[in-house]
Amino acid sequence: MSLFEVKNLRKNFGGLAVTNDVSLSLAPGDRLALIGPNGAGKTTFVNLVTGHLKPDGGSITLAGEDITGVKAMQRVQRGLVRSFQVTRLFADMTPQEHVALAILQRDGKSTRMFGRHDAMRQVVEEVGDILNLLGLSELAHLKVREIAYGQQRLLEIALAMALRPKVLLLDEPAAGVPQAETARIERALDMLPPDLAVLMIEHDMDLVFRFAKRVMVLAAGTVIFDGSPQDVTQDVAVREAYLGSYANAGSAA
Ligand SMILES: Nc1ncnc2c1ncn2[C@@H]1O[C@H](COP(=O)(O)OP(=O)(O)OP(=O)(O)O)[C@@H](O)[C@H]1O
Repeated sequence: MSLFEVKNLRKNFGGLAVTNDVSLSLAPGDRLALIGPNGAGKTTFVNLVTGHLKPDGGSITLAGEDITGVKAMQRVQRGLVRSFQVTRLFADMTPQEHVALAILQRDGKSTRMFGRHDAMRQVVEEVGDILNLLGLSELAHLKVREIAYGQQRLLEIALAMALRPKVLLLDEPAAGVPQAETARIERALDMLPPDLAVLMIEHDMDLVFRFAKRVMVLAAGTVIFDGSPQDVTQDVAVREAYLGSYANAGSAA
């Protein structure tokens, strides 16, 4: 069953088709990596999916409903959730406080919460479960500024999980994370619920190979490969797309 379906999505900037008839579908439990050389259109695609950019054509369906014209916040409420950005975390707040706020916001309870002991206990329990899922329990009471960058990135995913996603978009979860810390991210990603559909954009190919069951490659706005991680490195068009981008980067340098 298709949970999430993108059909012939298009976005032009000026005369340039940055998203050129891109289609993909995700079923519950899918682990799909979207990769591509710099400037391929990955960020634009994510922004179209989340509702932060308006497409020029095509459609997006979530759980059978057309959400192409639905606002970004309502997409989140329906279960299409993107991991937060570290730049949006509060340096003086703890992981526990962040996750609690996300839960309260999800439930629309932020002003009615206090004084309701039961509800508060449920939130505290859920915060504990989510921090545990992402391997952050021991850091629950530290300030964000006191925890390592890789753990801040895990907190982004924890906040997304607090919103109860059906489809989780992970935007370069290992970007900027020192090599020594990426294993922690890999472990945490392994623990995500099996029925969650995950679309990951990532440059770190080790992480892609470890995590993804399927890989799609974008080049110049077009899907040039959709298949298994084993086959992607052998694909001639994929090799050419990456070599071309390295050659361009070399000549620009
Ligand atoms: N708002 C915009 N206006 C005009 N052109 C844009 C805009 N946003 C992106 N582009 C162009 O669209 C193309 C795709 O950009 P995008 O950022 O989506 O690629 P990307 O695959 O995410 O790249 P990277 O891996 O470097 O982040 C690039 O040529 C970029 O210059």
